[in-house]
Amino acid sequence: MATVQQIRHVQRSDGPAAVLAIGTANPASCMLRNDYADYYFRVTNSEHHADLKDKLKRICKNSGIERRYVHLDEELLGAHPDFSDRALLTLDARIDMASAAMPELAVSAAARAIAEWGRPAADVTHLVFSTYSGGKAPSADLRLASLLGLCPTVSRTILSLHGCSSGGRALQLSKELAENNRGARVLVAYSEITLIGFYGPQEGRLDTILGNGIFGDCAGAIIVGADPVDCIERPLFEMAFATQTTIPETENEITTRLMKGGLDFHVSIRVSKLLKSNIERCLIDTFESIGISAEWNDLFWAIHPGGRAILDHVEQLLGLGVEKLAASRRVLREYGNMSATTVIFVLDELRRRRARGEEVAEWGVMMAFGPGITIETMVLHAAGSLKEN
Ligand SMILES: CCCCCCCCCCCCCCCCCC(=O)SCCNC(=O)CCNC(=O)[C@H](O)C(C)(C)COP(=O)(O)OP(=O)(O)OC[C@H]1O[C@@H](n2cnc3c(N)ncnc32)[C@H](O)[C@@H]1OP(=O)(O)O
Repeated sequence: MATVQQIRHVQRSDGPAAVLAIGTANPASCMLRNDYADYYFRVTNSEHHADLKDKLKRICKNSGIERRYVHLDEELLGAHPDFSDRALLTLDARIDMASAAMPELAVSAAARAIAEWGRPAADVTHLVFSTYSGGKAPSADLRLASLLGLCPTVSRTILSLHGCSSGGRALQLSKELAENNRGARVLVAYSEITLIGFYGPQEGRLDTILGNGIFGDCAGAIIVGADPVDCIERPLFEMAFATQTTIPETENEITTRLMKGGLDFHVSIRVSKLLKSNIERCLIDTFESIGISAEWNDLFWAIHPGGRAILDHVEQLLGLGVEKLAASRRVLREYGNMSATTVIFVLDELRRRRARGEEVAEWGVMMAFGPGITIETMVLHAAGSLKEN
């Protein structure tokens, strides 16, 4: 009879979990920075809120965002004008619409990741699905599994309402799954659709203005596994170590809550400064835990670009060279804040830069922030085969 220790030993992988492939997707409707305030106040019949329109214009101007993509375009909103009024009972309709749209978008991203991975979809053993846009079961993860042709035995987990920090949470979970289940291949899929929290402007609800200035829709997918199969699987980033930290007494600074009229969210004006005061301690603790002494400018950085001010503060605090956050800034500029999925786009951007021959450090850090305030940190090692992609 085998012992529990022996059984456990056999289940564990030999090597660390690694990102084996990345795919991304966005809806077709593109919103340009200079047009958005006019568009938003027109389609929500809110031209009388001139002060709020001016504030949205200021946020758009300073956001560092050029364009964003959305599912809820003018035509769809025309069929659901009640979405503009947060007092109306629209949660059911929003969940129905998001539940149909999320897997459709996620399947595009996942199909790209699976094609790059080079193995059949049926080889996926675990699915981790992350979103803030859901609210029912069975959920978008089951529909995604069916659209991709995953096996009925695939082990599914949903991460809901973690907001932007789920970019790190879902990846840490995939690392644990891959390293503790020999041969496991985890598909981590994200789908973020803002229609769940889209409202017209209202006095006293500045979060709505901020949200309309920075958020956008997308899907992302990553395949994670340990002990890559020779000649088929090519690791992009090895996942060396991951931590989660909560900043004490900040539970009211970033919040999300499902209400009868949709997702209510709040992002306090203090968020970027709170992150600035806590990020370096978090990084030092993380690197000390694994006995690495790191010079911040010797690393590559995949920081969640939650807002331009957050990137500015991190860059200034850590004394980073301007090129260090270039991938985060490009993703922010081209797509906006896409919640948890944004750091997946940043990893994709980093590997593209490296594949083009641009210098990317060997070791790096991914950081994501969300309700809590939660800071997710993962130390990554860029695997050697990047230039071949
Ligand atoms: C296309 C479709 C879109 C549809 C949208 C629908 C939305 C649904 C989305 C649901 C998503 C829910 C997910 C929640 C999870 C969040 C996790 C995170 O990323 S957490 C997110 C992490 N991200 C952040 O925390 C954003 C960090 N902040 C920034 O990056 C910048 O402050 C900035 C870009 C917003 C403005 O640039 P900056 O250089 O500062 O420029 P200025 O100094 O000139 O200020 C201009 C105006 O902005 C004001 N204002 C500022 N902040 C806030 C606020 N929080 N609150 C309110 N207002 C704010 C400020 O008071 C000023 O007003 P005024 O004096 O002119 O009247």
